[in-house]
Amino acid sequence: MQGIWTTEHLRAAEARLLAATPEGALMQRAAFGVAVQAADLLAEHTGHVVGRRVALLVGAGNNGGDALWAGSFLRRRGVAVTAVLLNPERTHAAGLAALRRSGGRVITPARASQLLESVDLVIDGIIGLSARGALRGDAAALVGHIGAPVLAVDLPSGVDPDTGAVTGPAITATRTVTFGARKPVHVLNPERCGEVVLIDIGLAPELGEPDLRRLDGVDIAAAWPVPGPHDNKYTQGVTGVAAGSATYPGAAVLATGAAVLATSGMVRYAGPAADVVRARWPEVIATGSVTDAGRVQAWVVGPGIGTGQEGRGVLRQVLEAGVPVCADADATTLMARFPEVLDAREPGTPLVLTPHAGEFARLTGHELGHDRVAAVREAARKYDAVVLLKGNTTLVAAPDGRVLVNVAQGSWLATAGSGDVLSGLIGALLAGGVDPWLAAGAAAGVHSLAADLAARGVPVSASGVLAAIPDALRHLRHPGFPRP
Ligand SMILES: NC(=O)C1=CN([C@@H]2O[C@H](COP(=O)(O)OP(=O)(O)OC[C@H]3O[C@@H](n4cnc5c(N)ncnc54)[C@H](OP(=O)(O)O)[C@@H]3O)[C@@H](O)[C@H]2O)[C@@H](O)CC1
Ligand SMILES: Nc1ncnc2c1ncn2[C@@H]1O[C@H](COP(=O)(O)OP(=O)(O)O)[C@@H](O)[C@H]1O
Ligand SMILES: [K+]
Repeated sequence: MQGIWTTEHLRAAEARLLAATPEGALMQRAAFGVAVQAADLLAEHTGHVVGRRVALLVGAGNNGGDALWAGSFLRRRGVAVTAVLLNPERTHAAGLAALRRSGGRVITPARASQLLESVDLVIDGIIGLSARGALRGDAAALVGHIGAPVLAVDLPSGVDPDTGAVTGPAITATRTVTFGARKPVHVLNPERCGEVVLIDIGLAPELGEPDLRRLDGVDIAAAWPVPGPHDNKYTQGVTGVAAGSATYPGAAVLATGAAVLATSGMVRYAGPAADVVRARWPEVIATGSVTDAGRVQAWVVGPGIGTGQEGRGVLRQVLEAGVPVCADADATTLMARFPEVLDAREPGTPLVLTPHAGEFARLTGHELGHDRVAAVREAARKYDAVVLLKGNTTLVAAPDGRVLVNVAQGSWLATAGSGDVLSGLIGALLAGGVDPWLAAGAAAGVHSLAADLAARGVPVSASGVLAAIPDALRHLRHPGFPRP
């Protein structure tokens, strides 16, 4: 599992490390990492390092210091380096001296626009951990002149370190080099960061509990239930799916199918699309209503059930069942319309809510602001539920404040019906007894991996994502096969 720390917690950890390290040592470790990545990007984009031209955008603090030291290291590799000092009076003195000693040039922002249009690489050392708001002044004006790949130092300047929010001019990086620990911006706004490279500066022993977590493939593989020699179809947990309608049977087919493919064991379907589900998934025990469904160890409820009285009745029945529930799509809207339906839930019974941004706003009564993490944490606490907030970066909050992050590699999941597939995956894991927070996070990981495997660079339907679930699981259980 990867940890991610907010600036507040990093500051404290860095202060402890700084106190125990010779002056300047941390910055040199960081800057050396920047220089290595800069040389790598130059080679990748131009085929050479020696003789290539690099511009440093240098702000008022240590982020600029990192860039200046990196520039001095790049000089030793034969790179032509020019620093643009955005705040000359507050430029990092030792870094500037190092760059000058190495033969680097220094210019003012007024002369920088042409330089930025003609260099081979720009190193963004404008602001790092102390960033507040979008870029201002000269930095804001220069961003539009950048024509080369950008290597961001610690984070792309102008993007909020803790929320990833962009409220005005900001850097879009090709690659970001960060130090000691990943920061929220790296997972909350991957689009602005590009590829993120983490440099070890010795911070690990100083870091406490992470603020956000990201599951690795091995974590997902370890959490995913697989049958043992003494298992049978019942012992692994039976998943119930209450989804779809006669007019819209697709949601039922997709959610049920995902549950069928996610785990071994058994899946029951309850609802008006029983015939269609049976025809598509003959292994499913399909009935017309939740009352007739028989026993299950978890329910998936919501996709396609409608937002009227009928849907409300189904949701109530499922919540009354006393087993873990994944409530998706229409179930979320029903909870917003008829909040009293939640009274049917036995306190303490696991509940996973899976809203997209619109459903989240409907459920909580307010739009998602810039701080998605704070919003999803608050909702998880309020509903005493695991809340999975969908998007390119999916957040999964537990009522105790823990947050998992899943960053999709591509955006192929932005297709109708893909959410139904996710709810089926979560339901199957809940039925298998997986902790609800981990279940939602692991399901999100398999879901996005299945999309990448199915798409391979071209659009894919929700049915395609569904069909790739076995490949995704195979990939996680036997890394390297098949390749995404
Ligand atoms: N500590 C460590 O262990 C290590 C730290 N390291 C490095 O230090 C970095 C943190 O450095 P830092 O704290 O000196 O501040 P930094 O982020 O450079 O900001 C500089 C100034 O920018 C300004 N500013 C703010 N917002 C702005 C805006 N929107 N637009 C324009 N300007 C804005 C603001 O000044 P103000 O506006 O308050 O006058 C602020 O003081 C960290 O990210 C990493 O790279 C590494 O060397 C490894 C070891
Ligand atoms: N741009 C995107 N990049 C990656 N994943 C996305 C993107 N947009 C949506 N998704 C994912 O696709 C799924 C869509 O679910 P949902 O909005 O419920 O769609 P539907 O109701 O059509 O099934 C979610 O898992 C969400 O995280
Ligand atoms: K930066």
